[in-house]
Amino acid sequence: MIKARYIPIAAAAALGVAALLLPVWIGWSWSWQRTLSEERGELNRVGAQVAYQGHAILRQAAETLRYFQQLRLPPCSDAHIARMRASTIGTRMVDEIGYYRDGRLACNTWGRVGETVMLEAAFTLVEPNLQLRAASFSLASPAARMIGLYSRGHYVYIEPGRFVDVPLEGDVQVAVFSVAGDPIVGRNEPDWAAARRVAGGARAHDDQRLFSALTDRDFKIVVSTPMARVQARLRHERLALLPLSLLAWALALAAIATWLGRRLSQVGELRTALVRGDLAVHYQPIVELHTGRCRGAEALVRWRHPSGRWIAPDEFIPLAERHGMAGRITRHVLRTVLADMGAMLRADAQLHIALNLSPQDMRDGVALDTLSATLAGTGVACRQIWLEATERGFMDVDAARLAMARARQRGHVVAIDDFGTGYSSLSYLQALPLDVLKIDKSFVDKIGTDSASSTVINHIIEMARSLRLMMVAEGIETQEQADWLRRHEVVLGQGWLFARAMPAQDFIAFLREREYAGLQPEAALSGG
Ligand SMILES: Nc1nc2c(ncn2[C@@H]2O[C@@H]3COP(=O)(O)O[C@H]4[C@@H](O)[C@H](n5cnc6c(=O)[nH]c(N)nc65)O[C@@H]4COP(=O)(O)O[C@H]3[C@H]2O)c(=O)[nH]1
Repeated sequence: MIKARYIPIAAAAALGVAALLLPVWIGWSWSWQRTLSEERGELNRVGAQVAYQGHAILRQAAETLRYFQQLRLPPCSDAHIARMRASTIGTRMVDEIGYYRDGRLACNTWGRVGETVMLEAAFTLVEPNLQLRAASFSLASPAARMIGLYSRGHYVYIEPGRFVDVPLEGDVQVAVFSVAGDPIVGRNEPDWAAARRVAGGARAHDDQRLFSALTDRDFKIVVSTPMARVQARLRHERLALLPLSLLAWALALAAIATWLGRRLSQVGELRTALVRGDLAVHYQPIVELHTGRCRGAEALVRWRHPSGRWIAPDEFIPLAERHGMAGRITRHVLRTVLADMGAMLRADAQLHIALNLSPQDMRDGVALDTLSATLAGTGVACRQIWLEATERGFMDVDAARLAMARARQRGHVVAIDDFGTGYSSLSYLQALPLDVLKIDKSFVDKIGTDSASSTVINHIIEMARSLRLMMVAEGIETQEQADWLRRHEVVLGQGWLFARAMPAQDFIAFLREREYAGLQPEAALSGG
């Protein structure tokens, strides 16, 4: 088993590794996402340029076709052919115009023809007020393949390359489809099958290429770049990130070192405090709720830190438990209580002091032996020393039962503290040799409120009564709470309504002052 003192070191080592790896991991995935999004941004820009170009072509083609529809000239007359030629020369994106009759090209920009032209595929492009049918044509030679846009007898031909005539990096590929998915034109020999998959919504990158797809009214445009280019950019990005990562590492390491240093020094300081006796014990009066008389006190340890600050037990007891010092603290408190209160306890046999036992005390039973040895011959009766164990102390039920049984045999009063905040149940309580049940402050706080948990205290009181346990209510702050508890036959109580925890001398003065008068609830005294 790992020794408790090594736990913070192991935790810090694990944290250190995590702190070193975390910035690397964050930087790694952040740079990858950033590179991807930047590359995609560039591909999107290319796609948008191609779309813009395509729409400009469609617009010019549509205007040309509309012009020839309105022209009332005999088809393939000299005047008609002359207009076709003039239009071709005067329209930047139209490369040729033709007139079709009975499925044959009758004439075009260059004169009368009368030949059959191969139609590769036809698809419809949408242009308001004009239905455009586009088709690929093979003219005399395959090299002269054109995109033709048709409307009522006339075709305008466009060089396919015009659709993708945008500035491009050498290895960027473009594939243009109609919205129906027919390929129109590509640049840099795109992988049509992959581009079609991406245009249909498939994943936007594979091992080979990163894709970006754009769909608008007339086109689906897929642009891609090789993954090798993305990787090269990523390497550059990560190199630029290196100083930042190193800085993050350095900061993380410094934070861990500071934390560890503080942690280890706090453990060391606590050890020294135990040796030097810098742990003080304060006493919080426990009063009889019916009479207001003080019947005893709970001993609460405090640490006077070298900085002058008082440290509350909630802060250092868990640390002491983790580092195996809880038993030493209990022994220190025991000795201090006997030194502080021995005379008072001998003088008043009804007076008691309640001590807190740690889970470690419950397990090893050393505290009990020390207590017996310390009490021997002092004249203080065992029943004047109450022992409080929290629910955490009952984790090992058998050890706890044994420790409590031994304590009761010797005459001590045994109490369960913070009852109801953990996992205790009636059956659990039945199994333990107990005398007193301390009702936790969290339940006392609910008295007089409408909250759903305000009734829990009734069940706790019922449970304690059925087990014949004496009850002590903790954390009483208002008169209303004290009255309610009294009406419900809770015998003893402690809380700021009566007094805060205070140094031994103050508690002795407090006891003397109220010995005969009975304690009246009043505002807090000093300490805490
Ligand atoms: N807000 C409010 N608080 C009130 C009121 N009345 C009492 N308290 C506080 O409630 C705590 C009661 O002690 P606990 O439940 O045994 O809870 C104790 C106990 O579990 C532990 N502890 C204290 N001394 C020792 C010790 O010597 N050994 C061990 N193992 N644990 C100790 O530390 C816990 C906290 O102790 P403290 O800080 O002294 O806090 C004390 C006390 O000052 C009130 O009316 N209002």
